[in-house]
This record gives sequence, structure tokens and C-alpha cells, in this order.
Amino acid sequence: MKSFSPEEVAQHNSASDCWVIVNGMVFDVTKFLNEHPGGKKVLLKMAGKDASKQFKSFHNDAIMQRVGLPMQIGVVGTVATATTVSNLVSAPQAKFGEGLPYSDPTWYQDWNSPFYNESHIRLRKDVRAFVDKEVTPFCHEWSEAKSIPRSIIKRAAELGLLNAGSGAATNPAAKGLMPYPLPSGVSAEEFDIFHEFICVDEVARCGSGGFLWALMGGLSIGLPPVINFGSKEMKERVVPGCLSGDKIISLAITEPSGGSDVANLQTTAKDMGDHFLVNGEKKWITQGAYADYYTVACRTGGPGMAGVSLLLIERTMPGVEARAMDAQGMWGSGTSYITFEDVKVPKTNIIGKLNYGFKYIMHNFNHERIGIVMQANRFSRVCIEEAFKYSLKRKTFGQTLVEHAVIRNKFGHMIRQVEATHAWLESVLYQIKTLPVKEQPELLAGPIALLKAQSTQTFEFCAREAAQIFGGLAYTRGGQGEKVERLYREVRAYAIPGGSEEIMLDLGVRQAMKQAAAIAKSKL
Ligand code: HEM
Repeated sequence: MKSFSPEEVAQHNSASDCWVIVNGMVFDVTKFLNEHPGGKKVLLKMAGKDASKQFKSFHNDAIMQRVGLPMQIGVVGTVATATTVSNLVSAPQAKFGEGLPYSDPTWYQDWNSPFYNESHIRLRKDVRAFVDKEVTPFCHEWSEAKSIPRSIIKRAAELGLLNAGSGAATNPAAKGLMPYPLPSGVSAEEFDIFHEFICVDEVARCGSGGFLWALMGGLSIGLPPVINFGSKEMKERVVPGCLSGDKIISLAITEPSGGSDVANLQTTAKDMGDHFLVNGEKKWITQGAYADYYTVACRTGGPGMAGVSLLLIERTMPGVEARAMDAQGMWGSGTSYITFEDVKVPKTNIIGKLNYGFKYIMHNFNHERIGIVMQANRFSRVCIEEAFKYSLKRKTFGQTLVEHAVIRNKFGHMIRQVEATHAWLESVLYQIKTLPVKEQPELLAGPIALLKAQSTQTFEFCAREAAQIFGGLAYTRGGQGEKVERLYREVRAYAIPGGSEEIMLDLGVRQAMKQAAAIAKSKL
């Protein structure tokens, strides 16, 4: 990249030849003057000068990556002194990230941790580079378009991120079914739940639940039943295509008449001898609007949970209709209403055994909830990060926002909740890594349910407080408050699905009551 002295830049100071310096980089903004959303005059005022301070005041980081960098023509002084977004994230250093307190987990800065090794550090760097460069700058655009490009799903698959985010990487039943290697060259033996955590956490740093679910929302819940209980033929036919990003799979359980009450679902699959005849409706199905496969819970037996089976229904089967629903948030994730009308489903498309569906659904619940916790807590952190950065620069009544005690109080409450949730999450992940698999549902279902409620209530709190700190900037879409505004609309998508907060809190305490009763009995 070409190097200029400040004096050279200063000569380009008119409307017909306008350069500015931002963070040590030199930009030719002549052609951009009339397009600048903040107006031509403000840019011209800084023509030939260092506008780093002004730039910081009015823009978020993504703007530099998406709009600024294509106009960069050089640097001031030597390349090494210029601070670009990409060299910040790829610098080989033990510490990682920008170092803004609480904007990243504590082990990214000075704290020791027993959970991570060199392979986690390598993975963290690679995922961040991908997200900073190829995802975050475009999230607003994709969210407004309510669609993400297929190419970004393919790219994430090639990087091994779909293997990680779907849970396939840590699932022995997925061996031989993954079309791409695990991310960052981590071996199958080494890959653990903390690697998965890093992948989800770092992708969530983009601050868009809609992106995450459009990338792997259906995959992480619709594919595991196929991997764990599908026939060999079904697995080989379906799994590699989904993990390569070529096909999309959804989990279709919830119905218009009942959300959390899974055992009472109404969709029927009638045994017609050589096939099932499926009739019913599903609602709020993530990625359903454009999915190729649906893992569908149907009633094949009597009432209650013992009469439910899982069927793999294909979009091309006659009688399947799916339409996108207008949702508060999670744009792009294809929230849908699906109707099955006299759909003939071959008997070979049953997942596992007849009337075992409820058990299979339960099997993945803990994993699903842990995924929600990972995402929700990073979103809470994003709220802290964005609001903290803004509070350090925005002045009211002669002081920056953080200099006001009322704002510091907000941060205090946000930080204590996020760090507590993170510490509990890491502790639960360590149990998932080390406890015998068979013992985990009994021992972990209660804590995971409580942790899910903890993470989503923390998220709701942080989104609210960050939005208050941003004020009007978090009321309108885009701009500096972009992430906070979007996340504020996505809170309910985490607090309700995968078990509502009410049900999670109740389940957690009921599990504890069960354990207490068992202890009392053993003392008799
Ligand atoms: C490389 C240089 C620059 C680029 C690429 C750039 C780009 C942008 C973009 C894309 C927006 C719209 C973002 C949004 O919706 O918030 C914007 C808004 C704005 N920019 Fe710039 N800009 C640059 C330099 C500057 C400078 C030097 C100033 C001030 C001296 C400035 C002042 C503003 C203002 C006041 C807004 C409106 C903010 C608002 O709506 O709250 N920009 N700029």
C-alpha cells in the first residue's frame, strides 16, 4: 500500500480532489462526496486533514470495512503504523481482541482459564477474521433484505463452521458424514464442546440473531435427530448436503395451537400400509420458508408423548406448502408457516422407531438450549461493547456518557449478569465434556434450563439498557445503534423458543425437587 506524508495529503483539499485521513489510512473520497449519507459539507470541512476523531463520533466499525476500505488509497507513514480493522484482528499475540473490558470473555485478556489450549486460540482467531471481514459489515444489509446470500452459507461450511455449529463435530454418530474438515485444522479427537462454543460465540459477535439462524438455526436442531436416529441410507443421503450448505433442513414441531406443549401436537401421520399420509400445520418454523428437508413431529399413535414419531418430509413432496411469516426480528431466518395436506411420505422416511419421536426431541433439547445460551450471552456482551464504546465518546452536559453515574450503574448491572452467565456456562460445558454421556440428561437438564432463563433475561436487560444509552440511535435502524436496535427486536426469539423462560425456570426447580425427594427417600 502506498505511503503518504500528512503534507502530501493536505494538498488534496477541494471538492474536485478530496482526501481524508482516518486511523492512519488515507482515503480518496472525491467521488463519494455527493453520496455521503452525512452530507458533503462535513467531509469537505475535513478535506486534506486527519478526520479520525470525527469519523469515530459518527460511524460504527462496519462502515470502515464495508464503505471506507474500498476507497483507501494508502497509509500515512509506513504500513506498520496504520491501524486497519484486519491487522487488529490478525496480530499474533497472546491477548486477543480490542481489549475493551467485558467486550470479550476474560480469558481473551489477562485471565487464566483451564478450559482452553492452543487449538482454541487458533480457532478463535480464524473465526473472528471471517466474521469481521465477511459477515459483520453486511449484516444490516442482509437483515433489511430479509435474506442472506447462499454463498456465505457455503463459505461457512467450507471453513468447517457448520460441522461445529450443528453439533456434528462432537457427535460420534456424524463420523464420515462431514464433507469438510473441522475448522482451523483441529482434529476430531481434539475437538471439544469449547471449540463449538468459540465458533458460536464468535459468529454471534456479528450481533445478528437473524444471521445466525439463517446460517444454522434449522441445522442445529433439525439435523441431529437424523444423525442420531436416522437409517444409514437416510444419513448418507441427507447429512452431507446439509453440512456442505447445499441443502437446508428445519425442525418442524411447534403448531399454531400449541408451542411449548409438544406432547399434545395435532399433526397426524396415518399408516397407509406402504406410506404415511401426513396432515397438519406447523408454525414459527426457523428456515422453513426455504428449507429442503423438514424433521417433522407427527402423531402416529395415541394421545400424549407416547404417540409421536419423527418423519423426514421433503419439500418436493406434493402437499407441502411453506410461507414466510412477518416477524419482529430474526430477519432472514425464514420463520415460516407450513401446511401438510395429504402428503404421502414413504415409510423409509421415519426417523428411528415408531412412536419414539418425543424421546428423540428431548434428546437434543439440552444441546439446543446450550446453543441458545451461547448466542444470547454473546449478544448481551455485544450490547455492552457497543454501548460502552459509544459512552466513551458521546458527550452530554459537558461530560462523556460514562462520566455520568447513572450510566455507570447501568454498565455495572449489565456486566455482573453477563460474567455470571458466562462462568456458569463454561462450568456446564466442562460437565458436558467430562461427565459420562448417559448421566448428563439427569444431571444437567435442570441447570441448563435455569441457565437458559438466566441468559435470556440477561439479554433482555442488556438490550434494554444499551438501547437507553444509545437513545434515538437505537430507535432507528442502521447506523451506530444498528446492532443494539436489531438485537432489541430479537430478544423474544431467545426467551420463548427452545423452552420459554417460564417453563425453564419451572423445569429447573422441578428437577431439583426430584433430587431432593430422592435424597429424602435414601435416608428413610
Ligand atoms: C472515509 C470516510 C467516510 C466514510 C466512508 C463515511 C461513510 C458514512 C456512511 C456509510 C454513513 C451512513 C451510516 C449511517 O447510517 O449511520 C455516514 C454517516 C455520517 N457521516 Fe460519514 N463517512 C466518512 C467520513 C466522515 C467524516 C470525516 C465526517 C465528519 C466530519 C462524517 C460525518 C458523518 C455524519 C454526521 C453522518 C450521519 C450520522 C447519523 O445519521 O447519525 N463522515 N458516513
